[in-house]
Amino acid sequence: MNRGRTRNDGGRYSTPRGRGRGRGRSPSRSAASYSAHHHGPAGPDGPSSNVSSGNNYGGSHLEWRPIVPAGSSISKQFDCRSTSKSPCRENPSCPSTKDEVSSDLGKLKLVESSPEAVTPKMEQVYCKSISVVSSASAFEKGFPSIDFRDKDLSIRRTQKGKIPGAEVESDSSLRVDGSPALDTVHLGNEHSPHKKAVDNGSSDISGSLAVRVPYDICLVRAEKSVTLKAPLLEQNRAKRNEAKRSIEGTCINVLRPGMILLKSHIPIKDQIEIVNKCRDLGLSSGGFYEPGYREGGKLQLKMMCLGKNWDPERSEYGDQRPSDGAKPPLIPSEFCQLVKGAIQASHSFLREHHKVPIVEHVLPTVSPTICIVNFYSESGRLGLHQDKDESRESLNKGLPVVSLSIGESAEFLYNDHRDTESAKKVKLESGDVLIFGGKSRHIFHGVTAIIPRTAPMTLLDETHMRPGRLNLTFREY
Ligand SMILES: O=C(O)CCC(=O)C(=O)O
Ligand SMILES: [Fe+2]
Repeated sequence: MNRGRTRNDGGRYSTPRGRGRGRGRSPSRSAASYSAHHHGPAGPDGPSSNVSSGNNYGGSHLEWRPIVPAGSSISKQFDCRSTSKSPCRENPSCPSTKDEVSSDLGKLKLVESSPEAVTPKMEQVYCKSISVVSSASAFEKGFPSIDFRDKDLSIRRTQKGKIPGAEVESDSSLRVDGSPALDTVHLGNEHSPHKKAVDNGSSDISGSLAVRVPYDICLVRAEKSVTLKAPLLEQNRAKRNEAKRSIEGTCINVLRPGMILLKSHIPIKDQIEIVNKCRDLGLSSGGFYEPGYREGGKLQLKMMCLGKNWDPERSEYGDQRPSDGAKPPLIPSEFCQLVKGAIQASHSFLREHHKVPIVEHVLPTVSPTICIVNFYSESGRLGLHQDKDESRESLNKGLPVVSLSIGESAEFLYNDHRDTESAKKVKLESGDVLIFGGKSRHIFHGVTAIIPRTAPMTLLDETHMRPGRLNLTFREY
């Protein structure tokens, strides 16, 4: 699957800042194409609160981006030193030891500073160990506890909380990691020496201050919390959608040679299992993250790779995620069974209804070694691209991409060319499987919109999935 980037298609598929690696590849799904329709760097979940803004400074940086309810209180405690032994001398506004800064976000506490890491020349402040805890009373379980000592990072995930009687969820995305492309936290204010250290590209600080917090695709109810039901109108709409789908039942459409859409192919109980499995994997090492650029642009979805890692920066596969070295989790065998079943169903359909004598010539069989899981929030998008970073052999054989959709519906575009105007459009609903292989393996495709409030009610009730869409694409390398 090369999702490399080259052309700026009227700006729609250009990188956020006109960036591109310019490796001379044809346009394909890439960081560039992911960024189509970006609404700025806030990412798929829209604007989020920042303790301090997270610019990129060529190296890693730290930014805390929890989304928390108004009214909760939080404090930051800093224990910082400079070589002059006069804390934060350069910047009086930097909180000194045990200085508490109230904000409405959470509690960030540096429990250990590292004098040996201080570079005398720069009089910077380094912190080797940090611990982050929540102080918001209504959110005692709402933030992760993070313990980071000398690259020995352990993250204890704690439950997210809900304010009883309110429909507000806590969330957080605090990350400790050396990756420049990640959201991180500045420990201090914009002018603090912490930031300056990063500005100066210190390698000591990069890799010692970033915190990665897993992204949870489901909303977790805290004990004793009260969950307000969706408005009746919404419930009815979701129920109608579900009923309609079950009346229509499964059906198979050949959209073009090698491109097959299996409507409502995945039973709801399997959809629930997929969400739960993806959620568990997504919270573990190698789980969901927000792919982005070194320069700071964000892609409009959360992504997790199974089997092999796909790197949007380089448009290539690898065994590790470059940003944090995480190894992609294995593809669960149940997922592979689903893919097999969908190919078999397509083959039977082609034999029976299209009288195709050798169905593998139209739609080759695939044994997936890669699964890319995308979670689109309601503002998520994916620009037109080709999947062509897989091996030459796989691409030449036309081994299909098998795509499962779960949650809210999506407007899916496909075309022979990279042109949205003339592209055909199809709605992908929860439980649908779309396969494109053989002569359709190289189609340009993308997601132009997520249609809000279209997820099946049962799925939402059983999983508490966030508003959005989960998409899994399986490929054989
Ligand atoms: O979300 C979708 O339906 C398409 C995803 C896709 O094209 C990809 O991951 O390469
Ligand atoms: Fe794709």
